[in-house]
Amino acid sequence: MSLITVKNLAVTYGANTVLSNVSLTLNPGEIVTIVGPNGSGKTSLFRAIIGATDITKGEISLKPGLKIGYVPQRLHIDQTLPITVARFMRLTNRVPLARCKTALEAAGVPDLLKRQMTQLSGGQFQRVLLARALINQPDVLLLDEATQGLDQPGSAAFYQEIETVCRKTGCAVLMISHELHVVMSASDRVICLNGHVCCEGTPAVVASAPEYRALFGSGTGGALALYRHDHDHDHDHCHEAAE
Ligand SMILES: Nc1ncnc2c1ncn2[C@@H]1O[C@H](COP(=O)(O)OP(=O)(O)OP(=O)(O)O)[C@@H](O)[C@H]1O
Repeated sequence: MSLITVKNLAVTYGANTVLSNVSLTLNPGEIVTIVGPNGSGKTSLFRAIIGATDITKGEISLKPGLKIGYVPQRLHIDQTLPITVARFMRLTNRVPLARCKTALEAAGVPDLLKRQMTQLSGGQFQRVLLARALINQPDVLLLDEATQGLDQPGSAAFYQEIETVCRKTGCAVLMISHELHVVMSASDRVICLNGHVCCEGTPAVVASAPEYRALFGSGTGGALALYRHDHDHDHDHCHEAAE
């Protein structure tokens, strides 16, 4: 049974339809990446999945008892607020310290428990957010651009960590990323979202699709092309390729 099934989902804010006819599934153990330009509805899709946004049409079914760990884009902590990693990790979830430690180890930062949150590097901070999401041994990790602010080697290391953790624990991952060139090798499937699912398939299929080359041709030019990706239809060739 799929962990998450989204069928013909529509999300509308006032008169603004940001998602329409979106269908996708996430199966146990899968790592699926969602790419799409700014404002294409990626975060709205996540919010709909966790029940934080009303849906206008369609349905979202979660496997009964599904545990979701959520890693946000970025979390701001006031520089003047003293809070240790241990305290931060247990703010909303009073788990024993030993479980925090295990989660930090799994996230690749075993020695941070007593450190101040405000003194962490960007990469360490994001790993603490990952550890916090792992505490309850989730069946699914939702990562919303979890490597924002990290440089490319930092993001690559972060995604490798995710892949290692998930391959080991069997936890599935649904992640939003602008860095397809980085997450490519770790993803089982890639879904390109632009208000609707305009293209999807295995990384190899997507990589050989003209859309992918247009988006991520090479280097920064390719990455920047993502933001100009404002096409709407005419993706039949990609769908065919994905089948
Ligand atoms: N609560 C809200 N009320 C009204 N409009 C919203 C709300 N949240 C998002 N939107 C609008 O919905 C559209 C999709 O936003 P969303 O954050 O889902 O896109 P995104 O693909 O995650 O973008 P980004 O890559 O910039 O993070 C945008 O036009 C945004 O302005």
